[in-house]
Amino acid sequence: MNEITKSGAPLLKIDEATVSRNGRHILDALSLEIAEGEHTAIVGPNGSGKSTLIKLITRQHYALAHPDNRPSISLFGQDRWNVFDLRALLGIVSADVHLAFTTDSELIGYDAVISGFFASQGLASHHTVTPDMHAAARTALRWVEGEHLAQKPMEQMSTGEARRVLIARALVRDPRALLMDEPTTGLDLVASRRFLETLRRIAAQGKTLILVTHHITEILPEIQRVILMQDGRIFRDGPKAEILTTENLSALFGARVEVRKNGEYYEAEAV
Ligand SMILES: Nc1ncnc2c1ncn2[C@@H]1O[C@H](COP(=O)(O)OP(=O)(O)OP(=O)(O)O)[C@@H](O)[C@H]1O
Repeated sequence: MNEITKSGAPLLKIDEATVSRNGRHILDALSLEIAEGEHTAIVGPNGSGKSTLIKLITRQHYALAHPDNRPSISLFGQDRWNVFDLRALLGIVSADVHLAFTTDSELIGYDAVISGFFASQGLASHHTVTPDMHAAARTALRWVEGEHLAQKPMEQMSTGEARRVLIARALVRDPRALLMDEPTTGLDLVASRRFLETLRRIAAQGKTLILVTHHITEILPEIQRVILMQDGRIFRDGPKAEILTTENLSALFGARVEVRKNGEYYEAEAV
């Protein structure tokens, strides 16, 4: 157990968090608790507040203060974090991260992965890279089957290649959990399936996966809990088989959505 985390505390606890933008509550007194080991998918239509929730977790957005000063959000039992310490426990791959790294013409895959140790985008002259860090970077690239991308500039990578490198970067400090935003967006059919298999191996390794998405097909067999978001609130929350139904998804999207099981995965189609 890391000394800066509280033993037995939930991975994530959100307590009536309200995030307001331009006078509008885009997260509305949202409460949510996720335990370590509880692989979870958070699903919602466009505009339901998923990105805002991710930004609340990553400290890019802050919730309105509670009158009694209790924290709106805590991670691993702590409500105050610096980004550097938090990244050692919670790896994050979001659309923002993807965009920032793939527009950096100077950065090669290997340095992008190593920079995970410094919570920076690439390496600077004051960064000292130890042999252990090199070993961890090679291991992380192997995990995502991305060894061949080590010398390739991020700017020249396909979406799927860059996604693999960024997951390696998120994994390089051996975090306890991985938070991912629509991980297969932009990947072709085969790349998506191979990528999901990589995530399954990461889950099997004991890291908690939290997937935020509107793609039902991304919900891995290991994910047993599904949370549906609507208008900045939790709409449904529970075991996957109970939540991923035609009735719930149709109510969530406001149109008929048929849900089917396909092997260990789920599919949904608007009809
Ligand atoms: N700065 C802002 N000012 C006002 N409203 C905002 C602002 N940022 C986001 N919103 C609104 O908050 C709501 C939630 O946005 P958010 O980006 O979190 O949704 P989302 O579920 O991630 O959507 P998507 O699937 O399209 O990415 C949307 O209705 C959006 O228009």
